[in-house]
Amino acid sequence: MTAQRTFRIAAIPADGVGIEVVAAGRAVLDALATASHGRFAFDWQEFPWGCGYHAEHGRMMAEDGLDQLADFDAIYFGAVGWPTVPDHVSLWGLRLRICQSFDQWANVRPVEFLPGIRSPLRKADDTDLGWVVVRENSEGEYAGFGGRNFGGRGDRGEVAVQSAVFTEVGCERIIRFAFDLARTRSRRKVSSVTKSNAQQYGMVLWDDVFARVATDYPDVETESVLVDAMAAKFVLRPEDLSVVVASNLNADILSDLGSALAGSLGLAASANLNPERRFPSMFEPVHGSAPDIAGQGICNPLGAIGSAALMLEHLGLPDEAKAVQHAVAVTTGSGTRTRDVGGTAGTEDVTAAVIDNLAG
Ligand SMILES: NC(=O)C1=CN([C@@H]2O[C@H](COP(=O)(O)OP(=O)(O)OC[C@H]3O[C@@H](n4cnc5c(N)ncnc54)[C@H](O)[C@@H]3O)[C@@H](O)[C@H]2O)C=CC1
Ligand SMILES: CC(=O)C(=O)O
Ligand SMILES: [K+]
Ligand SMILES: [Mn+2]
Repeated sequence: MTAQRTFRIAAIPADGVGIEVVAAGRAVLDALATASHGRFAFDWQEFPWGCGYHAEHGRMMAEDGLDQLADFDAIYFGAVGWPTVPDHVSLWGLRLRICQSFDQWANVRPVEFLPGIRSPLRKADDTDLGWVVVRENSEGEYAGFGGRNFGGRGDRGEVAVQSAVFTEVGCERIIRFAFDLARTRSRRKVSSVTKSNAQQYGMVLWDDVFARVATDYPDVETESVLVDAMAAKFVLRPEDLSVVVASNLNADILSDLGSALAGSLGLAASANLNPERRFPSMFEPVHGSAPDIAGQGICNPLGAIGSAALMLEHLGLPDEAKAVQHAVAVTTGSGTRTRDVGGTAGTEDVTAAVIDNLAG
């Protein structure tokens, strides 16, 4: 039977637990497609890129890898990094290369509190919590400008410069994205995060753009919070958050904090979006390759499965996205959990439970 809609998805499991969680997410998506009785299908192509590929080819992805990816409907990514390759080489050679080249400038990272999972926040027991970190994903601190070995300082006097780049266009597009997202939520609020007291150029530009764009959204509440204070606020007043927009580095850190507060890094989903859809967007769990637990069948697949749900939404299947999110909540609520969230189930047990709960 030929499906009415076939989505071409590039799978890049890459390294460590990335391999396990991408297999999990694919199994969930394939189960959905089977249950759709020909309404839609996924045509997967898996790419063997990552640190293993680097050992053989001296590079993280094929030379024409971006061309190979360009025509897919989406990219489903695991995690990159292994002790055999310096982390800055593996990250820049694969994830950042794809994000930058495909102008995936909006990285959406929901912080979701699931039933049956204990948050380290006592407040979470009796307060409804949930917010979205919107991360600027194309410039800022990860623009990649700088250098080492500025000489002339003598023995052990090496100097390195790592510059952050903030453009008005880059700030404006991510801030507008955050405001548009806030309008879709019950709490219409955007919290902007910088460190503009200490970083007086780029981050003051960000603050200025935020203040200007905010005037176009009088129906959306706003606040500007310095990143150190926002870290504290994540812990002490998270009920006051809805959409949190921040630069590349600050949002990277805050989103790990958010997923830890929700119970585990293994739970958090993310979408690297090219909102103009000129290039494929990429969906991946927030976590890395977790070498400490990789290959044991114990990692949490829910961040990757949640990322698959974000991909479904992007592909125009919002009901299926909701079905996956619901199945995840039923699974955690019924006690099938990996070790990082206090359970004893393996990766495949949790994945099978999610698939079972899809039908329910
Ligand atoms: N987007 C990506 O591909 C990312 C890649 N990395 C890379 O990953 C490697 C490891 O980095 P780390 O800083 O250790 O961060 P990590 O996110 O891989 O691990 C941090 C901690 O969280 C745990 N954890 C992560 N994912 C989990 C899961 N699915 N289930 C249960 N527990 C999980 C790990 O066991 C570890 O204790 C490095 O090479 C780093 O560069 C790190 C972050 C993102
Ligand atoms: C690199 C990294 O930590 C991230 O994208 O979350
Ligand atoms: K990842
Ligand atoms: Mn990170």
